[in-house]
Amino acid sequence: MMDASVAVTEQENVTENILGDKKVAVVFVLGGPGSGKGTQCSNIVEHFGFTHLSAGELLRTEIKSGSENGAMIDNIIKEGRIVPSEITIKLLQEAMIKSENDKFLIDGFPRNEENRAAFENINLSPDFVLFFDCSEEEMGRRLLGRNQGRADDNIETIRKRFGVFVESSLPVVEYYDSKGMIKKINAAKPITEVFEDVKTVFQTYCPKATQMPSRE
Ligand SMILES: Nc1ncnc2c1ncn2[C@@H]1O[C@H](COP(=O)(O)OP(=O)(O)OP(=O)(O)O)[C@@H](O)[C@H]1O
Ligand SMILES: Nc1ccn([C@@H]2O[C@H](COP(=O)(O)O)[C@@H](O)[C@H]2O)c(=O)n1
Ligand SMILES: [Mg+2]
Repeated sequence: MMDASVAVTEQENVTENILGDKKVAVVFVLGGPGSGKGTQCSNIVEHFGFTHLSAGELLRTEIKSGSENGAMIDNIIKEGRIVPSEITIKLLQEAMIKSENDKFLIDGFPRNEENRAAFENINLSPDFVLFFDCSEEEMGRRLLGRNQGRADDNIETIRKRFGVFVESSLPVVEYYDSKGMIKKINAAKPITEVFEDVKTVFQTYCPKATQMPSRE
């Protein structure tokens, strides 16, 4: 597998996101369980031409593939804990290299400080970080109504996931906030209204090249 490497433009001293043989743009999509990350990522893909990589979905696919790590990942997800970063980063890196696209929404990653450091260690960094802000009460209602057969959509695991979010994931959001990289979205509104705010962020912060022609 090809390694990510950093290319520093000599004249400008700018660090670029180089992965294999392409320059990539990355947007992290963070928020509590049930805040609507996956829902909004589908809309962003359609309007802005990104490829959506959900860390949770990649891990669930790994379980189904019969991988040697499958049982361990399955247990961790059922307990609402975080899978060791080397597993998740490898899945994300492989998916980005395999893709023909060069712009990625990375949903549900980094979930803790170890995840964040793992991404930094492959010499990639996000252009910005979308953060979906929503109350636990509303997120819990959404998760219990999701009905997608997920092993972690039960009240016991949901409580644990909320705990992990506060303990481990919010500090990562605070880290990016301290760097001025967070674009905070009020995710408690209806889906279409949330997307209006998301659209404004992408129209404002994405390079022109990453915007698709409007189909409206
Ligand atoms: N703004 C919204 N208002 C009401 N329901 C929503 C909203 N956004 C998403 N939902 C619904 O809430 C549920 C959870 O949404 P989604 O799967 O997008 O969340 P998520 O942040 O990806 O959660 P997870 O971290 O568990 O993967 C889904 O059933 C979705 O249809
Ligand atoms: N960086 C990550 C992301 C997810 N997980 C595990 O998967 C579960 C489901 O994730 P969703 O984003 O689909 O909600 C999550 O609760 C974790 O157990 C992870 O370990 N690391
Ligand atoms: Mg999701």
